[in-house]
Amino acid sequence: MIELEGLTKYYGDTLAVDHLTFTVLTGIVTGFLGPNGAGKSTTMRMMLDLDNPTEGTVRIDGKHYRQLDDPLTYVGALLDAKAVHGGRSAFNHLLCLAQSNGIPRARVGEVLDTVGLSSVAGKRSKGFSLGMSQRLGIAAALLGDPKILLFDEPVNGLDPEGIHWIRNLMKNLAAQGRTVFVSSHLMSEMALTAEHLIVIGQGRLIADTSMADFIHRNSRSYVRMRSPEQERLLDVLHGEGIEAVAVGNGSLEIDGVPAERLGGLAARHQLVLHELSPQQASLEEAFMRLTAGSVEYHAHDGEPVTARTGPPEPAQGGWGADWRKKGG
Ligand SMILES: Nc1ncnc2c1ncn2[C@@H]1O[C@H](COP(=O)(O)OP(=O)(O)OP(=O)(O)O)[C@@H](O)[C@H]1O
Repeated sequence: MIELEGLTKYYGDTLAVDHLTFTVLTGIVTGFLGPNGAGKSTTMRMMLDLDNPTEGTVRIDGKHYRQLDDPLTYVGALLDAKAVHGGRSAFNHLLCLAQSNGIPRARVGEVLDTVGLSSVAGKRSKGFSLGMSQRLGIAAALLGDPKILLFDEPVNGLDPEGIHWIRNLMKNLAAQGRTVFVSSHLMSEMALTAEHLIVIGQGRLIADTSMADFIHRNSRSYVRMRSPEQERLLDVLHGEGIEAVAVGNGSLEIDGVPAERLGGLAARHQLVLHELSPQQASLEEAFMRLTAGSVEYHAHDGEPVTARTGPPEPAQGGWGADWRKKGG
């Protein structure tokens, strides 16, 4: 497992990572989420000893990265897909890595096959699309058959088939008992991939939670009803002790009551309905609310403006509890 303790990084006056303490467990995919500029890449670079922490430590199975024997066979990482020698073919790029790390040549063909690049193995990587470069970066991460894998925004540039593929790859790697730590700024993507979530904003830990718990807290199910006789519908609902919230465009939102019961009620009172639909609130919205105070840039009248307005509030266990305020 990977353990971070008080990990902190300043770049000049910029505090990129602010006393991060968390543990990444083995055998599951852990999603590392945060808005742009939250400090995800900086944290991952420090995990790999590519950047020195200003304070704090990272331990990999109890050791510092530089104390690992044959690090490529211990930790595989994809940080920047375009950081390859463009003049080399995909095969030669991987072969150089293999040879300098004591990894058998046969492994190169295997990983090229795994990532679906065998047919372009002899082509120079400078001609690769971003999606192909991501696949090459993933091949390099897998080369040493490592127990721990770090992926920084691996779905960037991938088409839907590629996204589906990498999702399954990460889950399979975790199911084989490996530690898989993957960063993203897309909650919806992580919801389909990760079992555990670490959320940061402005370098600080905002949440460390299982995905199931996050979904449980934030997936609000409700029913939307719309009727040309809204007043009468409200009277009927209130008469049954059902609370409804008017959300504009003539719609009502009702929590905790099945659509079947609401439809039956409307029928019994001969109410015309234009809509009766079960709804699921999006996890992306919950994530945006959670990190709202910590996004580095907000769109404002079409102009990006710096909006670092103090630290985000730590999660108090009831994130998203304010959803009702949204619609009134
Ligand atoms: N080498 C550097 N020199 C100076 N500032 C840096 C450097 N690297 C990162 N930063 C700053 O540190 C902060 C965190 O950046 P980082 O790239 O780690 O965030 P991120 O969460 O990975 O963002 P993104 O999702 O946009 O990649 C940002 O304010 C960034 O501008």
